[in-house]
Amino acid sequence: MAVTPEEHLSWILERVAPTPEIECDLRAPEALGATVSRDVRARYDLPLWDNSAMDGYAVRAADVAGASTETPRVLRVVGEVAAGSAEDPRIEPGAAVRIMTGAPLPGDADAVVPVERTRVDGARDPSGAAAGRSGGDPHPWAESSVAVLAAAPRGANVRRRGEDVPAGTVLALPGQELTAARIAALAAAGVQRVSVHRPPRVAVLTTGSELRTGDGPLVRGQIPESNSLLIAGLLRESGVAAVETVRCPDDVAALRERLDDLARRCDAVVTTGGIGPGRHDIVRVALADEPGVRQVAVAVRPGRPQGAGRLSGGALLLALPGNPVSAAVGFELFVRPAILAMQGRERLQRTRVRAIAAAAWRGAPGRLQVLPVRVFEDPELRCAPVVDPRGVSHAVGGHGAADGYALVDAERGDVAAGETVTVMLVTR
Ligand SMILES: Nc1nc2c(c(=O)[nH]1)N[C@H]1C(S)=C(S)[C@@H](COP(=O)(O)OP(=O)(O)OC[C@H]3O[C@@H](n4cnc5c(N)ncnc54)[C@H](O)[C@@H]3O)O[C@H]1N2
Ligand code: MOO
Repeated sequence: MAVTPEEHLSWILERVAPTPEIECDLRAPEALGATVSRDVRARYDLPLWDNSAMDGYAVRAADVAGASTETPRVLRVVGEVAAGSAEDPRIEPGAAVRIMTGAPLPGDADAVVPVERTRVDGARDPSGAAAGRSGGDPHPWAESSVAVLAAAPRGANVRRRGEDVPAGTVLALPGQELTAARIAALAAAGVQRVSVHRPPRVAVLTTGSELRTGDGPLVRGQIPESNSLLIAGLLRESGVAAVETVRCPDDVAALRERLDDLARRCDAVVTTGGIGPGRHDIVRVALADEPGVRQVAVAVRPGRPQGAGRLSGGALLLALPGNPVSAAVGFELFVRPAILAMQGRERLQRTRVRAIAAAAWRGAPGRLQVLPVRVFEDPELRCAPVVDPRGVSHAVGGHGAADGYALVDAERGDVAAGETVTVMLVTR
């Protein structure tokens, strides 16, 4: 009797132990993709102080009330603050200070007039700058006096201290991924280091005497090894670098030795191949001696034979079929969620969208069909198989173009062109 994919995943997740917490510097390369293990709060108000949203003049709003092109208000320019400046120049009534985007707003100012709303007042400006837009510079800056051509109410073009995020706000919660945006938010708020789950140490073990990795000529029966690249790459896309990739010929004793060694040193071992009923399917044979591991048929197509559990050496084992697309599907349904759960990740599932089937295909009655598709907009979201739906598991070439997998429930049957299906996206 086959188990459902949901049941198999739950069985695996019950056996997952989260990795310990470690401190991680936000600027270290391993921060990206790590999973936060404790609340992280903003140390600073964001913005840190009131500052200018525009290049222009910091003014007292009352001084420029009613200003217009016809009735400009002329102000004395008494200084300048650039981004990074610690200056807080006094601004008496009738005065203004040149200010650049991001620079702290002087304490006496309550508004900023953008430079485009000003004119250099040539008659009063001893710097000699001509009035108006001159000299090829569309927005000349006044040295000593500026004519303001528009009113700026209190707060105009001012970014208030703490208006984005006040200090103390929780910016990251346990289980959340350190994405580029989240890392930037934390760094901006003064955070240097965060607690994350240590990335699991995961080994990839491929089996098969037919597999070759060099670029030498292949004799009949040999094929290039590709599953280790697939699995290690998918792991990397899940935030984990495979610590080791091991190849094993179809020899049970050799496999047991490698499994025992990896089980002691790793948090998880992912194998591909050798799990079918064939005479040389050594993973099936070796795992039969492991009491914590179960081998089941899962009601999914492709990816039916699966093994999972805890090896006596300690590591979590996830045994995938050798057919490359079956291995990829098994990774998505079982390995990726397990690896994310080991990191304490709150969200284990890929993003799912609804898309219109651009072609008809035969379903897989009684099994969840997981069909590699490309996804495109025309103008709505559509999906089309990238492999022949009648023979998916070995179709490693076509699979390379997949953006995701159409998920067709066991009860649904065939899919007609124009029907809507659920697609699990695998591209970021
Ligand atoms: N009599 C039966 N035969 C098969 C059954 C079955 O129920 N009864 N199930 C089929 C299904 S479904 C699958 S899936 C496969 C499971 O096969 P294995 O896990 O034992 O995989 P292998 O036999 O080792 O390899 C299958 C296929 O994939 C190629 N392969 C394997 N590893 C790699 C690799 N690292 N890189 C590239 N290609 C790889 C291998 O050469 C084979 O072509 O069993 C069916 N048979
Ligand atoms: O279930 Mo196998 O994985 O169909 O090819």
